Amino acid sequence: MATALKNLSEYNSDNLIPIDGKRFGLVVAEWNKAITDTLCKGAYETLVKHGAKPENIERITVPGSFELTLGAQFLAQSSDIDAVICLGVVIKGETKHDDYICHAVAQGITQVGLKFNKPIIFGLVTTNDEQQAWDRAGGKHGNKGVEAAAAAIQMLGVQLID
Ligand SMILES: Nc1c(NC[C@H](O)[C@H](O)[C@H](O)CO)[nH]c(=O)[nH]c1=O
Ligand SMILES: CC(=O)[C@@H](O)COP(=O)(O)O
Repeated sequence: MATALKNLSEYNSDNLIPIDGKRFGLVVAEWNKAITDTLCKGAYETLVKHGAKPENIERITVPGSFELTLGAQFLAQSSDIDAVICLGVVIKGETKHDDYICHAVAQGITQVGLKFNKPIIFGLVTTNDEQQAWDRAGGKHGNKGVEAAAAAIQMLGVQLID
């Protein structure tokens, strides 16, 4: 389903587990900082809304989205972090540079999740222009940071059931 058909901030909170004892890592890219800060605010507020304690949410910043993978690994290797949320915005340029970044991040954070057996959430907004990015960061399509936080909580529930 395309984002246009789904508000990114809408999710079913009925089956989300209590997370008051869980610890979260947020990795936030500084490229397109105004937008990534908005994604981060959405993710942070969603975690707190569902019971995460502010002192249990650790935020680190990395230069660009390409560095999200290593940032995620820094956090994931800490035994007391239960889930990591990666937030970045890659806007298409004139060349294929954006493709290389997006594919590297998708593959990289997948590998980190499998290596540490923890949810590492792909909160990477990949758009053709800046307006599309704002549309997904508190604009007409909601906030992908909210969606990313909800996915992290949901994945912790999946782990518990298993
Ligand atoms: N163009 C974008 C970048 N580029 C920077 C890279 O992510 C990386 O920091 C650099 O290549 C050094 O390794 N990053 C974004 O997050 N968004 C972009 O649109
Ligand atoms: C990912 C980008 O948009 C940027 O870093 C590269 O832009 P360009 O392809 O115009 O060199």
